[in-house]
Amino acid sequence: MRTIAEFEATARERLDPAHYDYFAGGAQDEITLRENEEAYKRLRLVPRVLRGSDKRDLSVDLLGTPSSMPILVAPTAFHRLAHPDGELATARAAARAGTIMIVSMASTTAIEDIAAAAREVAPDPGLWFQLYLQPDLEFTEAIVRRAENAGVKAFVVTVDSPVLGRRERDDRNAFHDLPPGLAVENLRNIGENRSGGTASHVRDIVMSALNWDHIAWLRSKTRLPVLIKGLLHAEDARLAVHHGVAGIVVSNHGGRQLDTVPATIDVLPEIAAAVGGALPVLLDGGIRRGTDVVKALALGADAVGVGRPVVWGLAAGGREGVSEVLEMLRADFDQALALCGGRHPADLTPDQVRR
Ligand SMILES: Cc1cc2nc3c(=O)[nH]c(=O)nc-3n(C[C@H](O)[C@H](O)[C@H](O)COP(=O)(O)O)c2cc1C
Ligand SMILES: O=C(O)C(=O)c1ccccc1
Repeated sequence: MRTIAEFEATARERLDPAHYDYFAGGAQDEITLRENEEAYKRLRLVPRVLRGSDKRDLSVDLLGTPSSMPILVAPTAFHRLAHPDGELATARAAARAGTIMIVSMASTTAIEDIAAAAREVAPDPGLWFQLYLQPDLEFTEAIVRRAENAGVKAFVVTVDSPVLGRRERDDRNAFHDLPPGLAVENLRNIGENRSGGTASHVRDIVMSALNWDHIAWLRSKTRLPVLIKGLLHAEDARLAVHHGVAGIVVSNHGGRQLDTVPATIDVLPEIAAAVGGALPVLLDGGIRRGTDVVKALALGADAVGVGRPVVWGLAAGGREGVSEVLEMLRADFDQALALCGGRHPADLTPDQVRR
C-alpha cells in the first residue's frame, strides 16, 4: 500500500462496520473532522534551495524522551477492536520505529503488558500515558503508579473532554459497549459499581469538574513530565505555561469532541506565539502526508501525533501494518523535508508556509 487512504480502505473492508464507524467518525456533523484534513490542503509550501540537504536527521528529543522522528502515535482507545493483537502490536511497531507511543488510558490491554511488548523490541521504549483524571483521585493515583511502574516517561492529561462528544454514527449503530471478552484493562477493579468493561462505562469516566487544580494535584503526585492535550485557545496555552505544565498538545480530539472548532493547524500559529518556546508544542489531527508534518513543524509544532492512520495500519495488518504506516509517514516526511531544503525538523520556518 502506498498511502494512508489505501490503508483506510483496507481497514474498512476488514472491520465490522460499527467498529469502522467508531474509529473513523467524529462529533455531530463532522465538520471539524473534515476540516482537520482540508486545512492542510489550503496551505502552500515555499521551499528553500541550495542548502545541501543530505545527511538528514529526523530525530527529536521531547521532554527527555528521544524519538527517531517528530511523528508520534497519538492515544486512541480500543485497539483490540481493530486487531486481535491490539495495543501489543501497536506498541511493538512504535518501539521498532523508535518513536513515542502515547498509550490511551482506555486501552484494551493493560499498560504493564503493553510496556512488556514494547520492551521485547527495544530496550528502552518511549511510552507515554494518556490520562482521563477521575473524580476518584485515589483511583487516579493508583493508575498513575501502575503506569510509572510499567516505565512510562510522561503523562498526557486529556482536557478537551469534560463530557464526551456526541458521535452520531455510534448512536446509529448502537455502539456503546465493547464486545464480550474485551475490557478497558487499566480500569479493572475501579470500584464496586464501575467494572470498566464497557464503552458506556468509560463514557462515565470523563470528568466534568476537571480544572487547573487537578493539574497541580497530578504534578504533586509524579516526578514525570505532565502534558495537557486538547487545547485550542492561545490564552489556555499561556495558562499552561503559567501553571507549569511540561508541554501541550494542540488537539481537537480528531474532530470527536466539540464539532465546528477550527482545524488544529489553523490555531497553531497563535498558540506557538503565545507559548514563545517556553515549552514543547505538539499537535494532532488530520496528519496524513509528509507535507502535513512539514507544515505543522514550520508553523511551530515540535512534533505531531497520528491517531487514525495507526488504527488503519493495525486493522489492515497488525503490527506489520502499523510499522508500514509509520515508515510510510517517515519516508514521506523525510522527502518533503529534503524538498523544503531542510536537514532537521528544526530547520523549517513559518515563512515557508503560505495561505
Ligand atoms: C478511535 C479514536 C479513539 C481515541 N481515543 C482517545 C483516547 O482514548 N484518549 C485521547 O486523549 N484521545 C483519543 N483520541 C484522539 C486522538 O488522540 C487524536 O487527538 C486524534 O485521533 C488525532 O486525529 P487523527 O485521527 O486525524 O490523527 C481518539 C481518536 C480516535 C480516532
Ligand atoms: O473515543 C474517544 O475519542 C475517546 O477519547 C474515548 C474516551 C473514553 C473511552 C474510550 C474512548
